[in-house]
Amino acid sequence: MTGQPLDPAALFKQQAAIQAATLVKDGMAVGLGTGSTATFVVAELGRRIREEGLRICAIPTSDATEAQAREEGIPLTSFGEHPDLDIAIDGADEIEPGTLNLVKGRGGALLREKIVAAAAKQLVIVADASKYVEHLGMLCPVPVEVVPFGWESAATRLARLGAHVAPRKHRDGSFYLTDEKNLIMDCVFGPIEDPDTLSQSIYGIVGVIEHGLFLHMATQTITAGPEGIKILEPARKQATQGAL
Ligand SMILES: O=C(CO)[C@H](O)[C@H](O)COP(=O)(O)O
Repeated sequence: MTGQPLDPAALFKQQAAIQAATLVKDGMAVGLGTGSTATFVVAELGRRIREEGLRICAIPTSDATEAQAREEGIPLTSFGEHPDLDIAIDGADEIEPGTLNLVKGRGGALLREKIVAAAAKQLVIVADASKYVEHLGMLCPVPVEVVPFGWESAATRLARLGAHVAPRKHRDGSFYLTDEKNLIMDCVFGPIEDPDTLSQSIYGIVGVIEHGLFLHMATQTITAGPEGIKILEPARKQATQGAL
């Protein structure tokens, strides 16, 4: 990507993205995330394809990422060809450092992102260091994707779980629609003490397609900030590695 000089937050995102892109090797099937940080990953993979002859194929998590991947000349594939992906690299809105549990979906791509994440052997999260939180829910609402039919009923049930619920809208007041043509309910729960139980409760609401709690999925986070690049893996994994 060329043009304007990057502001510090964007520079950190780019640093994390470039570091994560080094994990992508010849022959890999790669999940491409969505959002401003994932954009840098897609750009770096495009550069490596052009300049280093990297050979990969990829599945994008949104129409926007698909358009960028095509511009960058990244060959695209399908789950028919690759039901399992070697790696997915994506951004996040919140990261709990101890567990690497995440909130994702501020960009509205959470459904495809979770499908891609679930299919990937490694889910690497890239972000600037501002995304760390003590508890999920502290910085951002948890987005919940619901089918348009009966959304008010699903919204009421989400509120009964303790959330302040707002259907996501455009500035002109029209409903935001995901790439899958569903609605997003932005749910402010405040700090979430037990995300696993909350996840199950949300899945129990008829009409809910997916939510933005990505639990026990990330295998690594790569963040960049004023103190440099930080790489984390889930605590249990680190302990196992240390014991070997
Ligand atoms: O989940 C996402 C989109 O649905 C993004 O990955 C998340 O919102 C982070 O975005 P950014 O890198 O722009 O901060």
